[in-house]
Amino acid sequence: MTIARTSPPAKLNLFLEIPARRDDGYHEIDTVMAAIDWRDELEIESIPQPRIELTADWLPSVESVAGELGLDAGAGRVPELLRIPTDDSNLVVRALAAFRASFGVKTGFRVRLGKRIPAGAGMGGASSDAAHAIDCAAQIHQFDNVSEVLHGIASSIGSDVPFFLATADSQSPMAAHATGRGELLSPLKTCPSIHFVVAYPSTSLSTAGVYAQLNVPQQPVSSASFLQAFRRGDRERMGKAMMNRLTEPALKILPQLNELLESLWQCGLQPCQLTGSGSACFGLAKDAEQAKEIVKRLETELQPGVLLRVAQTVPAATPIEIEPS
Ligand SMILES: C[C@@](CO)(OP(=O)(O)O)[C@H](O)COP(=O)(O)OP(=O)(O)OC[C@H]1O[C@@H](n2ccc(N)nc2=O)[C@H](O)[C@@H]1O
Ligand SMILES: Nc1ncnc2c1ncn2[C@@H]1O[C@H](COP(=O)(O)OP(=O)(O)O)[C@@H](O)[C@H]1O
Repeated sequence: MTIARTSPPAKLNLFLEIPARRDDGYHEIDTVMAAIDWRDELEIESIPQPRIELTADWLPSVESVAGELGLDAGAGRVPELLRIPTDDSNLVVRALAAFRASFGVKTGFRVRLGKRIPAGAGMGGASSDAAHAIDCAAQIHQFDNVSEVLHGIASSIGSDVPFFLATADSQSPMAAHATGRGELLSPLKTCPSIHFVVAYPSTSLSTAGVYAQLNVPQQPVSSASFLQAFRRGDRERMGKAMMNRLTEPALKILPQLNELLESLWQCGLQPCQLTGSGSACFGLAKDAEQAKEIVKRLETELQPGVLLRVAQTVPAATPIEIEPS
């Protein structure tokens, strides 16, 4: 049976304002998201049985990721923080189930998920896996012109999923301005090459929990200045206009994040902020060299306990490799 392989990227919210609370339990958001080259690995195989099987493992190994985070992964034990659900609470399983139902597909899928993107970090790992899974499934079944149905499935799975579907699908750079609850997308035609240092502090935050702590601003800040600077590739003005309205509510739940932000700032990463609802923080580096040097310095200061990576915006969609049966 056919196999599809791809590498779902994480995202950073470079700008995130929340203009209003809605009556349906969601918030209106005004955000600029960029995909970054911190990626999971996804392999999807079509199988004759009418079910979805999923296995998930950390890359390069659970011991190595646990070691960086200062967690014990001895004797085959997976620390709580690194447990990835393999039942229908995994967004990949939910998305593929919705795919089968929407298209009346009788056969099933076997999924192998290689995780690198921390969960509950505000980096959208699960959403990206889900979006890429349905894109792979459409390619396996050779369904053409189905982007509207896929978009419908994506937004039913989560507000951030359509962004990753757009990045899976398109030839344009992988950044977008998102509004509504996150599902209304205007892809950005240019995306400057930006280097970041991203830091995940070995604690996850629940998106719903952080939104619940938010006080919606009386005078929301518009994304217009940030978007203008982003389109021009003006790093300095971009830096001045970056913001994340969810920082304050996330800090109410996890005040220690302030120390991590302070450490990034002290190394010369300016500005630095949370991505999405956290818990990962990132700072804008001047270039790849500065980002690498700062990661090296922070590794000695902060590890074990914090996952640190240099990340970069990605210029084009990740190809899906199809291996015919
Ligand atoms: C905060 C953001 C910023 O990009 O990212 P993450 O931190 O999750 O990565 C997103 O808005 C998260 O999107 P996503 O993670 O897909 O959220 P969903 O599964 O749709 O919703 C989870 C819960 O978050 C809250 N929620 C989510 C989106 C939104 N626009 N308003 C909300 O209030 C709701 O309480 C909802 O029940
Ligand atoms: N494919 C997946 N990979 C990782 N976590 C997943 C996946 N599917 C569901 N989850 C669950 O989703 C939650 C967070 O999802 P994720 O998208 O990584 O976080 P965030 O919303 O912070 O971007 C975690 O609690 C995790 O258990």
